[in-house]
Amino acid sequence: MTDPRRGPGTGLSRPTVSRLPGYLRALSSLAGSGTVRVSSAELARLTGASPAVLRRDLAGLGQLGRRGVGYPVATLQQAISQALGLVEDQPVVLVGAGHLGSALAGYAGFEDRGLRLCAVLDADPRLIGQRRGAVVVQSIDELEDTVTAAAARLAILAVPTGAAQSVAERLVAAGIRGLLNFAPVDLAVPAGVTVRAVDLSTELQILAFHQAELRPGPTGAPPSP
Ligand SMILES: NC(=O)c1ccc[n+]([C@@H]2O[C@H](COP(=O)([O-])OP(=O)(O)OC[C@H]3O[C@@H](n4cnc5c(N)ncnc54)[C@H](O)[C@@H]3O)[C@@H](O)[C@H]2O)c1
Repeated sequence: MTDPRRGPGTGLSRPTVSRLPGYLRALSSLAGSGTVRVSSAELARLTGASPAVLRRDLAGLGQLGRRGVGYPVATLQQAISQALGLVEDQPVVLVGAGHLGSALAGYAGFEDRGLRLCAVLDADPRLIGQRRGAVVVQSIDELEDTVTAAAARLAILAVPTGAAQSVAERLVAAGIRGLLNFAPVDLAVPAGVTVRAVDLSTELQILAFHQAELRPGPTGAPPSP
């Protein structure tokens, strides 16, 4: 039976995969400042990971570091990018050129991370032809042709709740295998398609919970569990 904690097509666990982008971000910054080697302790400090977890994560990528010498920054960047499938820029299709979609399309940081926004699609004819970031908004009618032409596997959904499921189904039928969903709705997708949901309200509610946990009770004592 397959282990559900394992990422698709890799021997890496999902928790490891979720930490790799953080390591890659820190390594890019180190490379940018001319650092050639980094110790596991330093990389752990930069990313907030525990050194033991970091060493275990990186051991899954092969024999990259040497005790007392550390990791070669460029080699480690390459190995992590390869594990994440980012060696060549991954085309990403964005659907929804409203407030959120426009802000995302204007974000310049995708390209540093092995991702390339290749198309923005919307159903509003007034938006078609307008520029969003480096691309021009296309009609949602062009969804299938655009996904096929770009050989895109990743898409971002920034459409209203009511449209999200049907747009997701069209994206999946066209070949999308990973969806980053901003609409506050649980998407039903077939096996083999991964959905990551981003919900700022949920994140804030979790923060509020932790704040409440830390707040003293009426007697000055911490609230009982
Ligand atoms: N996850 C978060 O933290 C977060 C934060 C803000 C907004 N949102 C969600 O993101 C989504 C977009 O929010 P927004 O503020 O940008 O809304 P918006 O109304 O400004 O933009 C939505 C865009 O989607 C387009 N659209 C509607 N139906 C479509 C369809 N079938 N195909 C293609 N395009 C379609 C509209 O024309 C519009 O341009 C909403 O679902 C909202 O709830 C999530």
